[in-house]
Amino acid sequence: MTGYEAAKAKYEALGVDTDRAIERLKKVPVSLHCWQLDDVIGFDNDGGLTGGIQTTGNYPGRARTPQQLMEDMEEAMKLMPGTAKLNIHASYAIFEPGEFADRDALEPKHFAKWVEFAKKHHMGIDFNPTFFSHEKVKDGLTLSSPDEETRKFWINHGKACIRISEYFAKETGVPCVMNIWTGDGFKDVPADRMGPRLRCKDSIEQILSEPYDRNLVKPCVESKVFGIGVESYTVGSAEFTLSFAAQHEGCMPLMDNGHYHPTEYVSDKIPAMLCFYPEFALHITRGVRWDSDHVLLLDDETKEMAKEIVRNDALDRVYMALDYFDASINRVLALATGFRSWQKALLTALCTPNEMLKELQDTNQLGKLMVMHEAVKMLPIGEIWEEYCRREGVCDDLHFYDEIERYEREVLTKRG
Ligand SMILES: C[C@H](O)[C@H](O)[C@@H](O)C(=O)CO
Ligand SMILES: [Mn+2]
Repeated sequence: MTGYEAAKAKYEALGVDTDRAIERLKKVPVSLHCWQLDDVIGFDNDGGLTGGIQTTGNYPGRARTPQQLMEDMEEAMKLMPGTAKLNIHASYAIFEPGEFADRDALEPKHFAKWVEFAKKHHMGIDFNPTFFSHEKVKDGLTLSSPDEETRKFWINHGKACIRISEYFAKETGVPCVMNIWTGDGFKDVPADRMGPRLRCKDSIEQILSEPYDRNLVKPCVESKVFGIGVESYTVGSAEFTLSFAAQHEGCMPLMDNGHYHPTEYVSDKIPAMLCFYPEFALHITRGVRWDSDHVLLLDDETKEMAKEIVRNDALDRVYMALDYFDASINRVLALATGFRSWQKALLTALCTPNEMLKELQDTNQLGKLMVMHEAVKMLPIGEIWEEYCRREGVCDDLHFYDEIERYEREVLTKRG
């Protein structure tokens, strides 16, 4: 009997079919963020990353060209089991030599090479207007700016991104989730909290008034409680984005688990949202004390989030995207490690005897529930993970770093 067969039998005794779990997981799309590979810099500006987020570290080998970024993503994907969807920002537009279009004038053709890449790897594409790292962010504000010219510029950027999102969906045959996040806010106590929110509401409404096919483009709004330099107030707070999505059919909320007070848990918000929203989106990250965007690991909250999606049968209702960026370690390793961690969390959730545990809760057998929760933690999930990796043709955890080292030696260290 192989290790997998022995492990499978243990799960079977609890009513869990591990083969079925593996088959299900293979088909769950998870959005893979290109911005881990170049420290969220992009190709359309040379001013560096600004606007409420920051990367730290200077590990050698950062992707500096579209070719390098795609090469690194291909390398990361070789190390990842499961189905990845490409997630790009507008700042990753690819221009021909001598060509340039500002953010309000971006066109589908500036993303044709991304479509080519996605088709080559049978991936859908998700998209994000980039409301940061740009000279037209005025006094830290974009969609909520009191300066009408500034606000118009960013509204037009949003509209351009709707058109590009629809192009992605048509080309790939997969709906495109288009996420609106701005770092708009104030460092210190504002004199007017409502005015910026009313302007932002109007701006997003104008963006969404751009004609598009709702089956192809899935807009969403991402909240955040604070950012670097906007510690006192953010326009796009949780209440603002949730209310906006509730009132605008077809617009989803997006919860990033780094964007709440450290004592709030997105795992607890997921089932609450499922009671009201047919669909919503997640950014999955790891905050260390704050929105630090460390590489996702298989920690308790990561597992708990996956569990809430799986046990509520919501894998088709929650759009899952990764969002972290660490510049202090090998970036290919960072991208692939986070993806693998989320796969492990989903696999663990799919191999949990959820029905049996729920029954214990519903029949008030709470002591037994506690004991069974602890027993489930000791099940041999590592064997199931290894089998999943084997079936997907990717290396197990113990051989993962060997390939990272080879790529670093042969490719990353040779970059100028
Ligand atoms: C680059 C992303 O869009 C960005 O991380 C945003 O989603 C966010 O989470 C900002 O903190
Ligand atoms: Mn995010």
